[in-house]
Amino acid sequence: MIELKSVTKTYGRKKVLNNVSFTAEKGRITCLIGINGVGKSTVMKAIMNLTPIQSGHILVDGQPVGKSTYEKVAFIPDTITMPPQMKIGEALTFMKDFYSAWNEQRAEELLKFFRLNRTDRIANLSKGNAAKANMLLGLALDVDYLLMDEPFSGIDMFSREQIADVFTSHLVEDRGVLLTTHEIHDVEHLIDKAVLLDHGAVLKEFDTEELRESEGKSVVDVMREVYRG
Ligand SMILES: Nc1ncnc2c1ncn2[C@@H]1O[C@H](COP(=O)(O)OP(=O)(O)OP(=O)(O)O)[C@@H](O)[C@H]1O
Repeated sequence: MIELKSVTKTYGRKKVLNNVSFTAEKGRITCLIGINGVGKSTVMKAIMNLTPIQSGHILVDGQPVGKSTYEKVAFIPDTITMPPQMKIGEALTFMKDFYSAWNEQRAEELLKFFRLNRTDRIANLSKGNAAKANMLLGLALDVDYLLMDEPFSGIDMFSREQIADVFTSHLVEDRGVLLTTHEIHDVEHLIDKAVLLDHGAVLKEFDTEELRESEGKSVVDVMREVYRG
C-alpha cells in the first residue's frame, strides 16, 4: 500500500499540498482527481522522492520512500522522457540495460498489444503512439505500484480505448495503480477508488463501487456535490 500521511509541500511561500492523506492499495486502481494546478503531479513526484516535502510521511508497504522503495514503484509521466532521436527498439534496450526490474517478455507483449514498431523514432510518433510507448516503458517494469500522470490526456478515442484495455488486462494484474486525471469520463469505468483534490487538499476519498451500491451515485455525482458544495 502507498500511504500519504498529512503531507505538506510548499514551493517558496506557496502551499501546494496541505495536509494530504490518502492510501492507494495493491490490486486496485486509485485515481487522483482535480482540475489543473491542484497538486496531482506534485503528489506523484513526492511519492517518487523527486521533490522534497516539508512535513508528513509517505510510506510504500510501510517503508518510508527511499532506496528500499525505489524498486517497488514506477512513474509514468505525462510525456515520454526518452531522447526523441531514439528508436523504440533502442529505448527498450536502454531500459533493459538500466533497470534490473525490466521484464523483456512483458515488453514484447506490450509492443504487440499497442501495435508499436521497434524501428519507429520517438520524435516521429503520433501523440497516441507516444503515449502508448511511454506506458509500455513503465508497464514492462516488474514493480508493485504504477504511478501514471494523465495517461489519457490529449489522446484520440481509439488510443484511449486501447490504453484503457491495459488496465483490465493481466498487464496490470494485481499491481496497484495510482493515476491522475482532470477528465473523469475517461477513467470512471476503470477506477476502484477516487481521491478528490482541491487547492492541495483532499476533499473526499471513496470506494467507487461501494458508493454506487450504497447510495447509487457515480463519481461525477460525488464530484458535483463536493466541488459545487
Ligand atoms: N517547480 C515548481 N515551482 C513552483 N511552483 C510549482 C512547481 N511545480 C508546480 N508548481 C505549482 O504547484 C501547483 C500544483 O502543480 P501540479 O503540477 O502538482 O498540479 P496538477 O494538479 O498536476 O496540474 P495539471 O493538471 O495541470 O498537471 C501549481 O500551482 C503549480 O503552479
